[in-house]
Amino acid sequence: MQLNKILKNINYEIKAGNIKKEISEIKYDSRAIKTGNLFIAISGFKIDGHQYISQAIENGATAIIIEKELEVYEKDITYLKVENSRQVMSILAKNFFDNPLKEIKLIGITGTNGKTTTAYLLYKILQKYAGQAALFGTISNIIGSETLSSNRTTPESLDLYRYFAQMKKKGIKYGVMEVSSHALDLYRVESIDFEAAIFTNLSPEHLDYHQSLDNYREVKSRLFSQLKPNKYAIINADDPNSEYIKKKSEAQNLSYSLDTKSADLYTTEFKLKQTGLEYKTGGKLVANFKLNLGGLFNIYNSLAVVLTALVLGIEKNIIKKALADFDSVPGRFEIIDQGQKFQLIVDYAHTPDAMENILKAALNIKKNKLIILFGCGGDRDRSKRPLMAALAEKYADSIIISNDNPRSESPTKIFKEIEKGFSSNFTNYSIIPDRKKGIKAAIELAKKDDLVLLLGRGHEKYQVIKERKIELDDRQVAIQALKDRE
Ligand SMILES: CC(=O)N[C@H]1[C@@H](OP(=O)(O)OP(=O)(O)OC[C@H]2O[C@@H](n3ccc(=O)[nH]c3=O)[C@H](O)[C@@H]2O)O[C@H](CO)[C@@H](O)[C@@H]1O[C@H](C)C(=O)N[C@@H](C)C(=O)N[C@H](CCC(=O)O)C(=O)O
Ligand SMILES: Nc1ncnc2c1ncn2[C@@H]1O[C@H](COP(=O)(O)OP(=O)(O)OP(=O)(O)O)[C@@H](O)[C@H]1O
Ligand SMILES: N[C@H](CCC[C@H](N)C(=O)O)C(=O)O
Ligand SMILES: [Mg+2]
Repeated sequence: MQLNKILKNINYEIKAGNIKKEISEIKYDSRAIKTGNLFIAISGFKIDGHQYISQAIENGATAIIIEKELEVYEKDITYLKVENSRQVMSILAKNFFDNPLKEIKLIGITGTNGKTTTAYLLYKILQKYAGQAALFGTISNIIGSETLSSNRTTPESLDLYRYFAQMKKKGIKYGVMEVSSHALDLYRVESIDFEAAIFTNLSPEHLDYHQSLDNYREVKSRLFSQLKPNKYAIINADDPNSEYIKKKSEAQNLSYSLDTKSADLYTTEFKLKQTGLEYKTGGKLVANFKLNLGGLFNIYNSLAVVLTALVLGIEKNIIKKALADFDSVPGRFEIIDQGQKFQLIVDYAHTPDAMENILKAALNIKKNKLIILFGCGGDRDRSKRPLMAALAEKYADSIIISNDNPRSESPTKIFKEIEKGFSSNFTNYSIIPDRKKGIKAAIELAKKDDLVLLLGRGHEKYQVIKERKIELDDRQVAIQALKDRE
């Protein structure tokens, strides 16, 4: 595509060269550049992409987007200076791929907890309704019959538009996407026209990055302030931040609730069962729903999804059937049943709020003692650590603390910060750093009718310790430990 066309709606200053040239592709990593590409130099947190401009040119880049002045501008290369490279990347991508979203309805989901679960539930309905759909999120990126692995919750804008172009090519009309706070702050979804946006909930998380809860909330609300007036905001009315989110949105605001009759969709009754849940709704839709998922929080996730499906014009029976047929989300309340005499659940709770929710759900289904294993990720919000310990002390009968993903931090230091959350005289816990050994110990502790909860890593297949990435899947380790115990 001609560079001048790719630059539509962008403010830039031509530092050198001309904009009448053909661009074969756009890249933000110099290592991936090929002949005729446009390279976007980003001043990152760790690395300054501007340092790699000469490498990009060597690899064939003919045009460069910069957000800083350079000392030398090479001959025959076009240099365009912009205010913010990441922000511009989102518009460049939209232009380059001829905005595939013109023909696609995309639903964005944000909130501290429940994004992945809600996305999977909605994906299932969309798939049933439209035959094929797409999903972008923490566990994987799915485009119709193709499943790609995912490294982050929300990909970079350029990668997103590449996926949207694939959707268009395959004739996929509906997609659902988790939108993380990092993505909103780093302009990954900046130019996207969402058909609807869902707000699940908000509690302290990623404060290492956002510095304060107010900043975090403001960033989350951007998904709603960017909605066009004829689009939909689907908001959890029971979250204390719902009014704030509503005020930021000029779209059609709709709410769901477990107890407010003034919400657009609410439950009139619900039952939490051993292996699932049932509820009746009032408001926009009067109907009964059954799900195989456990936990009160999953009523919230599914209410959000039902309300979204309704505004998309999907019939009640399709919604009900899709939810009833839904098995589970990998690593979320995932029941491991090898015929053992106790219950075993793997869950991704890695925030205090998620942990409290899963522990309450556990109390509801446990028949005897509750054994939990958890840890806290390194290079992530440290304020979560003592809070998670306090919750463990409050709800569990036995506690094992073990490594999550220590990343660059010292595991011992992480454990010390976790321990600070226990009462001063509390000693009823053990620290087993090696996660495999920890899981084995938790399973060996379990007696008939106990409930073992392995928390924090859910679907994760690798553990990150310093620079090393080690294969480790809680579910596989648990299954092996159950076999060894026999
Ligand atoms: C804080 C954050 O989000 N950082 C992201 C950011 O990193 P950065 O700004 O540090 O990038 P950098 O590594 O300094 O590189 C700067 C630029 O130089 C380029 N470069 C680099 C080397 C080279 O040889 N040539 C070159 O051109 C890079 O491609 C990049 O464009 O941009 C990078 C490129 O896109 C991302 O990989 C990186 O995600 C890191 C790995 C990360 O851990 N992100 C997490 C915190 C994250 O995004 N999490 C959220 C939320 C999770 C949730 O709660 O669900 C998520 O959406 O996953
Ligand atoms: N609506 C909810 N409210 C509170 N906690 C929830 C909710 N839904 C799920 N959880 C808990 O949070 C954990 C993470 O859920 P999920 O993966 O769906 O959230 P997420 O927002 O995608 O998380 P992440 O940002 O880490 O990707 C679950 O394993 C469960 O313990
Ligand atoms: N999306 C979250 C996942 C955390 C999962 C937990 N296992 C950890 O490593 O802290 C993050 O990157 O903060
Ligand atoms: Mg997620």
